[in-house]
Amino acid sequence: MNLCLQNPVKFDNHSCLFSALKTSNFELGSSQLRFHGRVSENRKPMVSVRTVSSSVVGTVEETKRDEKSGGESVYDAIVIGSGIGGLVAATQLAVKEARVLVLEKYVIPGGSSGYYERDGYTFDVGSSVMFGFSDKGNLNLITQALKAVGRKMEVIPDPTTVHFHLPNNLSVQIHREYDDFVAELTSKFPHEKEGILGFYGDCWKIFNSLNSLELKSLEEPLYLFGQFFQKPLECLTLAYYLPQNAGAIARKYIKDPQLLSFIDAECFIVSTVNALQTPMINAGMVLCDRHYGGINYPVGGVGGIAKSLAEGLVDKGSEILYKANVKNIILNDGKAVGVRLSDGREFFGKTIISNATRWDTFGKLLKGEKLPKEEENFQKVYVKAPSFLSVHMGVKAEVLPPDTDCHHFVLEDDWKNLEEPYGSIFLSIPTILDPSLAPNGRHILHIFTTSSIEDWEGLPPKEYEAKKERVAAEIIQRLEKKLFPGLSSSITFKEVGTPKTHRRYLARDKGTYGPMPRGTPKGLLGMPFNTTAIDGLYCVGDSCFPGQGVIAVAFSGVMCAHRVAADIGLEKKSRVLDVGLLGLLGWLRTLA
Ligand SMILES: NC(=O)c1ccc[n+]([C@@H]2O[C@H](COP(=O)([O-])OP(=O)(O)OC[C@H]3O[C@@H](n4cnc5c(N)ncnc54)[C@H](O)[C@@H]3O)[C@@H](O)[C@H]2O)c1
Ligand SMILES: CC(C)=CCC/C(C)=C/C=C/C(C)=C/C=C/C(C)=C/C=C/C=C(C)/C=C/C=C(C)/C=C/C=C(\C)CCC=C(C)C
Repeated sequence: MNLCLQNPVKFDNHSCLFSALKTSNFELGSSQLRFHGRVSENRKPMVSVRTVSSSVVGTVEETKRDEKSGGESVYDAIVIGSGIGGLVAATQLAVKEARVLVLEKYVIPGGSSGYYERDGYTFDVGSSVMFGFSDKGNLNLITQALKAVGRKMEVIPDPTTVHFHLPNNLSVQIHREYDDFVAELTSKFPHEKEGILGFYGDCWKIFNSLNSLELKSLEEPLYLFGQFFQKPLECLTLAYYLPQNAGAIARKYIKDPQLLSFIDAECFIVSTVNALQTPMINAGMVLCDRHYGGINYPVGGVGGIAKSLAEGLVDKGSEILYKANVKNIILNDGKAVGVRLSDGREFFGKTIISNATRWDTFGKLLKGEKLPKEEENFQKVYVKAPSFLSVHMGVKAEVLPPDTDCHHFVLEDDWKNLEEPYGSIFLSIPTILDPSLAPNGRHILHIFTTSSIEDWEGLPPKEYEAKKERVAAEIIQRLEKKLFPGLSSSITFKEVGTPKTHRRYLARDKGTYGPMPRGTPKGLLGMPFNTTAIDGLYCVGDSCFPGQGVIAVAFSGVMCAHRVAADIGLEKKSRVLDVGLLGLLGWLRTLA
């Protein structure tokens, strides 16, 4: 979603690419520009299939890295897509001195965590709620990912994670200080004080255990067993909660149906499903990190994170190529050895990491190949969550009352509408924290609500445009009624994106927000990690453990890089233990 969002025709022409590259916040490093030119000229495979397939796995002792092979460049890893998951995997490998090539279909990095600029506004494409961005503990994975490549972003602490506006006029602000939050929630549900402390107390047990570990690949036995040895209690705590969901645990402590519905809303904003379907580990992570490290917004917008990672990647000697649309993953004897772009160019590497969703990876990039049993199982347990209708607006500043919070979640009348399409409304106003994102006297409103692509397909262009306007106007009126009188007449800029927009610009099947469980999952037990049934092919991003969320995909990137590094000889590994652990994890997933 960039300058070309509204005018797809422009996407492929140079004026669009040029304007995107020229945007004041986005300057490609000179090495990137050099690289772009070189690859355009060099349309030959970077390394032969033969060279690659002969040196894929081994231990540190056994395998020497192929620095150069007969004068040809050798990639240790090719990453398809530069979402945060792909970029974290790529940069973590690059700092281990792997040679990485990232191929991004779009003109800038970031995917759902990208940005676009219009009329003096800088809009975040996706969420503006940033977990893992503090300077404390082990779980600040965004801060750590940037630091690994020598980058640090200035952040602005958000005093209120979210302001909930719920049925029966229940209004709850999630204060940064845990005690303030508990005091606020207890003031609304005094009879449930014990229950509140019990449920959130369990969340803290999980968070504190996670925070005590060094986070690396749970698919790498030397690391995993090492952690069990060093932190047995913490690991057993996590193993205990791994197959459990937040809703079931909440019900152990809480009886009030309205408070349980509030816990559903708490979970819904991070998982797009209710608490009974939300893994307890994920709930523990986000419901505590917001108080521990706090929610922090990067100065200049969320897009700066991906930009910084991409620059850091290039600094470390690896490469990123834009407008590089991967059409196929190339297999040789059943092993992933390279990729083919839509313009016919081919690149080869020791390992291929896909940051496309698992549905896109196996349904499109490996079209024609038999779907592996593991992926069949994944698709049995998880379905694509709906996409979003999003409205990016510029408004006159005076329409917002003083002390308006940055993030809001609105569900007006009936708890039953929580998971319905268009039922609830997410609203971010990042200019509350960083006014530099909008012209003087203006604010940004980023409004989004769940919507399925089926609702938008098959419409003639005029009807499609009219429907966009109509549905957006209804959502804006709801916000006008609930929060900001006069909102409609204060709009100075408006752009509406539908699930089709998400599909087109984020390359996500049906524009999906990510995976969601088909029924009641066994917590995180059924969620696949990074290895796949195809030798040499790894997945990263939100259709891998632990799922949706920028910090979640950052963790997936860290795990993926560790597993790949072990497989290409940059980290220790044990073949025997690998077989045992990967077999065990595969079996555990079948229980979900
Ligand atoms: N709030 C929102 O609107 C919203 C929407 C969707 C996802 N999200 C969140 O964003 C995060 C997703 O992060 P992620 O790392 O999994 O991925 P991502 O979807 O953000 O990024 C994937 C990147 O891969 C690129 N890509 C996909 N297929 C490609 C191909 N064939 N060739 C080249 N490039 C290709 C895309 O252009 C994109 O840049 C999650 O946190 C998710 O929950 C937010
Ligand atoms: C492996 C086995 C069998 C046993 C080992 C036991 C063991 C050691 C387990 C270890 C597990 C670990 C390390 C798990 C780690 C889990 C982590 C790091 C989970 C992180 C989850 C993060 C999530 C779910 C973040 C979600 C954030 C989201 C989706 C935020 C979204 C925000 C919005 C959509 C915006 C809301 C917006 C408004 C405006 C309200």
